[in-house]
Amino acid sequence: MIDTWLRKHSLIHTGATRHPFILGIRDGTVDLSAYKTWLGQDYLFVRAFIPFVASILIKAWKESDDSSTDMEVILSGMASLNEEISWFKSETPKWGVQLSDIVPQKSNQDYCRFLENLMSPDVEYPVAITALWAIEAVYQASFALCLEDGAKTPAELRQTCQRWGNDGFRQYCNSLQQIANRHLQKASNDLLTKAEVALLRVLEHEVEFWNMSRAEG
Ligand SMILES: Cc1ncc(CN)c(N)n1
Repeated sequence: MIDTWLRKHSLIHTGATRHPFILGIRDGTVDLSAYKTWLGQDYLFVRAFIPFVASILIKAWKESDDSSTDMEVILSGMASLNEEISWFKSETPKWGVQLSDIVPQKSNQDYCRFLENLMSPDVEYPVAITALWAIEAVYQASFALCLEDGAKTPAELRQTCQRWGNDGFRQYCNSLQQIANRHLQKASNDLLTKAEVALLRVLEHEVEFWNMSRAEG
């Protein structure tokens, strides 16, 4: 299901995963003030993202079929997010970014509001898990690009790219995709439409998030 949607929406998917901000990191031309903007804004995003993932854990737990492996995968993602918060706390001072000074920008606020809407108990598990997969997969694909052979990623940004471009994170994204596909297979047409729309909204928000980082840089 997901592969079909990615083919159908390849233009926006490419826009999200090969954004000029990411291509700038990969070719070494990124404006470092844009990187700092992204860093601070992403810290705020991740703080809002954690309760969203927690809400999906609850949805998985409430599923009638055996979703204990789903729960393990989602829980492993939450453990990584715990590490991610520590990473932001150690990375930001290196760039002179003060966590307490960061003010969320509009694209970030819009994205966080979207996550909050998806946290509602009325939102079905297959819709929410599709969105979770898409959010993580965009970062995985984007940052993995900066680690490919021939990339000229600046040395001081390589660790950032490793965080989401590493093999373990790719496997986590693959597991989320499998879970989403398994639930979408059993879903009604109405639910499929909702999940496809959620995927599209994620891709749009991701593009806006990269745009915001570049514009303020
Ligand atoms: C905007 C955004 N999208 C995705 C991720 C990956 N967790 C993130 N940190 N920030």
